[in-house]
Amino acid sequence: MNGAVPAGLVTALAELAGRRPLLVASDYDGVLAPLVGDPSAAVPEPGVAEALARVAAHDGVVVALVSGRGVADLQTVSGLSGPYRWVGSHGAEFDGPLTGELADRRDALAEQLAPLVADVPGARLEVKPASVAVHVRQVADRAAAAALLADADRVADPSLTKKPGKEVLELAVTDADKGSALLRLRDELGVAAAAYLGDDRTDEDAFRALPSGDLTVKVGEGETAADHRVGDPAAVVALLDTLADLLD
Ligand SMILES: O=P(O)(O)OC[C@H]1O[C@H](O[C@H]2O[C@H](CO)[C@@H](O)[C@H](O)[C@H]2O)[C@H](O)[C@@H](O)[C@@H]1O
Repeated sequence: MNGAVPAGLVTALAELAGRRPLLVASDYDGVLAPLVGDPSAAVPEPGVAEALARVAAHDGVVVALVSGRGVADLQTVSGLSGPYRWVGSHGAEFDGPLTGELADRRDALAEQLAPLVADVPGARLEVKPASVAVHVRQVADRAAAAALLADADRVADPSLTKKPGKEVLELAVTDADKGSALLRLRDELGVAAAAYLGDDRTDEDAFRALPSGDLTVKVGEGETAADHRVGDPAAVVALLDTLADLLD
């Protein structure tokens, strides 16, 4: 067993490993990949691809990647491939790419936000399948970063869903959330138990939604509804390797 995994968590993983069918689901940014300034450069922590493959190789175990990113973007950026379920856009992309119906609203929103973002050096606009994200991680002037996020928040009309995250405010044209997505996946697969790993505010929806008896793990600092915590993506690799050992 790896020392990066707290003893209480190893005990919980051992209990989980005995249950089938089992869903092992994870967020991507900040969990399987360290956070970086450029969203298109967020590659997996070394060992992630191998550890996920080991877990997914077991009978009755399904691995799901549940991200705020669009599925196509997630697959490209991560380079991950395997027999995984892919749930993107915070759960709005569940069974495949979204239809074009939402694109007009999203594009109008992007047009509205673009001049605000262009005025702040280092800010970045990310247009996704069902949302537009205003990123401020690389804005050196922290007061300007906070003001931009407040301006973007003001632009949002009540039909949009606000998704604040790490150095980002995302405005979504659907009301999908990771909690509903996890419950749907859980139900569809008819699992006996599920595990979910996440690091950000949008992951709290999943931590709160999953029934007791499931395993929830917060990655990093901050308040959480999760039952367990590990420090960073390197510790997530250790966790997944520990689970794979227990499943063997
Ligand atoms: O649900 P996730 O898989 O965690 O995706 C959440 C958002 O992740 C990305 O933004 C975050 O990671 C970036 C790369 O490390 C970082 O620059 C940014 O500050 C973070 O907020 C992604 O760009 C978003 O689309 C996702 O919604």
